[in-house]
Amino acid sequence: MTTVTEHLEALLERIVPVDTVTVPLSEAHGLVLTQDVTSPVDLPRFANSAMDGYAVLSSEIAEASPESPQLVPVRGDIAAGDGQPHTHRPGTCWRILTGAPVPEGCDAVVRVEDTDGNPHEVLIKAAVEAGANVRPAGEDVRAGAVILRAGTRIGPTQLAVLAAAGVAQVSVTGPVRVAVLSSGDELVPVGEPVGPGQIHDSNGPMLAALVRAAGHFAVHAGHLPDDAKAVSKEIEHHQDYADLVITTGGVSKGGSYDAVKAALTGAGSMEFTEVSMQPGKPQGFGLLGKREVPVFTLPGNPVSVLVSFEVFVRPALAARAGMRYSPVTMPAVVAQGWSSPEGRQQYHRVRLSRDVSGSYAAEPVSGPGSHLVGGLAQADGLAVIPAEVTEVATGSQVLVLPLRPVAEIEADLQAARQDGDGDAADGAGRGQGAR
Ligand SMILES: Nc1nc2c(c(=O)[nH]1)N[C@H]1C(S)=C(S)[C@@H](COP(=O)(O)OP(=O)(O)OC[C@H]3O[C@@H](n4cnc5c(N)ncnc54)[C@H](O)[C@@H]3O)O[C@H]1N2
Ligand code: MOO
Repeated sequence: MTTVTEHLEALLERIVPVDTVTVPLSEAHGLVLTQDVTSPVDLPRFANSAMDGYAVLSSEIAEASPESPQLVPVRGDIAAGDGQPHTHRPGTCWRILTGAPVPEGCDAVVRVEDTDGNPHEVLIKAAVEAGANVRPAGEDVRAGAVILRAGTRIGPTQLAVLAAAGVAQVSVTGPVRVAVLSSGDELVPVGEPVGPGQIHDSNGPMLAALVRAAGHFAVHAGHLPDDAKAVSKEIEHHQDYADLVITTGGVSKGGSYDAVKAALTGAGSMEFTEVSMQPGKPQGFGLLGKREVPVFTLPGNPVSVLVSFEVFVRPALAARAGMRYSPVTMPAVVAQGWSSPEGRQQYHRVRLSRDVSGSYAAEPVSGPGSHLVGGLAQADGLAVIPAEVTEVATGSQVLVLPLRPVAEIEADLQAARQDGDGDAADGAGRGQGAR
């Protein structure tokens, strides 16, 4: 059998980023820059006030103090957005608002708190240094300077600097459009009645959500029947527009009933592999069609789908999007041991809590069966158990791949702790609270 690492490395070698496109900033969130971006302007664009107050020439009020305030005529107001070319006239000042352009010839702003606030003739009660409360042009970014490097993923703060600099469109990789296809004659979309022997499709909605949560575009394109010809035709259609295709089901040893495997064996560079992992053993991957679209054929069991996505598809999607990616695992102490199959890397569903030392403690959720979707929904993460380990001992340390944002796991643990504290104090004895 192929190891997890071998399979992952082999498929990542064949994944190239999707084409570069130019998109307006409104569509750039989450995409990766393919070129350095330089700022066409200084930031701040012009010298402006950092405070509500009075714009002055500092040398003219050098003697002002609380004991001997200085009376200065006010020439008018300058609000943020004021485009008039205001200038300083000796012996006077301007009332100015935060963000408003500092008039030519003024070199500082006295805060309103250090004055009597009069709009016509102000009593200034403090001297200021030249430059005080003025945000100089180009202090943050110089025109022509690189503000973001190629390879940067555009998040909220990167959007902010691009918008501030007036960069209205950017060259990026992607977006990555993913077609999700469930297979199996037993499947019925949720919302429709199931007949005898049928089940609702849960892999389709889960995969589409996983793709979207990873920051890509997903179309749940429907169901493939247990018919190899129909499967081939449908997948050929998606090869024309999708940047990545994920199917679930129909890849084990059921012969013609495993229609995905039957249809795609020998197509493009498709290879069907048994990977030494549990769950997720039957894997298929290859590039199909003129556009060499990466196609993942995942096994049908819901937990196998989830694990296969986390281990193989998530890194591949990142590579397709031009992103760097490395999984983050959390160390945890095993609260209650379990066994693991010999020679297979196990991904065991666990729920996390805190032990007395404050470390994460991992306890198994439901059994190891890869059909147990109810237990899957209770899991905080997957404990990764190396292939050579057959007994995961209570008290040993494991690495856990989180399945939920760590901030949400933390918030639940904190709430459980608070419930626990309350129980101890009021003696109600409700145990560990809602979780
Ligand atoms: N003789 C053998 N049988 C099986 C083997 C084996 O090595 N020898 N491997 C087992 C393992 S491991 C897995 S995993 C599954 C993989 O099977 P398939 O990929 O062919 O998947 P299906 O048979 O189509 O479905 C498996 C299971 O999952 C349910 N399913 C499928 N699609 C969905 C969906 N979209 N939503 C919810 N549930 C779904 C399906 O009804 C089956 O119960 O093969 C084992 N068999
Ligand atoms: O390896 Mo299967 O993928 O147990 O569920």
